[in-house]
Amino acid sequence: MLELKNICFSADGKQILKDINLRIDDAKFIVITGPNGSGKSTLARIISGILTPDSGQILLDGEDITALGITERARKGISFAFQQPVRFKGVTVKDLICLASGQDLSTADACQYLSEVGMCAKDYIDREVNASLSGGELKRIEIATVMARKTKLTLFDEPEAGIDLWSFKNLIDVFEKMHEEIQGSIIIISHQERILNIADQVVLLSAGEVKQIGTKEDVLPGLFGMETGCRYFKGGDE
Ligand SMILES: Nc1ncnc2c1ncn2[C@@H]1O[C@H](COP(=O)(O)OP(=O)(O)OP(=O)(O)O)[C@@H](O)[C@H]1O
Repeated sequence: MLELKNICFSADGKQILKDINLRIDDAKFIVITGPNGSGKSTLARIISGILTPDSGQILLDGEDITALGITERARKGISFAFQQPVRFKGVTVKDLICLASGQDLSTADACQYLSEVGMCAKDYIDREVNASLSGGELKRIEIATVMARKTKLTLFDEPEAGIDLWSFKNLIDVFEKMHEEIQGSIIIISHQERILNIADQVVLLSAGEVKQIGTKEDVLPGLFGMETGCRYFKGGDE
């Protein structure tokens, strides 16, 4: 179980997260949503250890991990799917998947992860992870490596960005399968209703605060009725 207690975070004199309290039980599928700029990515970076909160506590199964960095948190079972995989010269797609799984996988086993994200595995498995891969391909490889890690908590920040509609349908299947198989928690930052549809719980952030936690049915009406805070959007001439 992951617990966030009274998390506050500021940057450049601006308070971005205000007193966030959140409990994520094991084996839950959580989607964090909210308007642009509400603090979702910042919160994901705080959970993964890329950013350290100014105050508050993060507990993983009761252990205080607030001061731990991204590598130590990864060792404790928190995976963060970056927008794209980390690239090293000469490292192939298969190397990345083996590294993530912590095993010397057979080509067939490594290919399985690529197939699950809708890639024709034999065309990609021996390719170097470099700029010759398209943005969508890199993104899917990153998702495949995160799946291979099988950690107890996996975080995805807008996994749908740069993924075409056909692959998006696959992605939803991948998340559902991952949820079933790993029995870990999955936290997804997303604006996509189809991802919200498969969540056990939706967390609505607004202006750096948790506005609501509930089912999609509870939370969505509030999201669409939300003030943007921008007068131009309200059709004003002010
Ligand atoms: N290092 C920083 N310095 C100043 N402001 C920042 C910094 N990082 C984030 N912000 C601001 O904090 C707010 C929250 O940013 P964040 O990226 O967490 O939002 P988000 O909810 O993920 O947005 P989006 O839906 O657009 O991806 C934004 O107004 C952003 O401009």
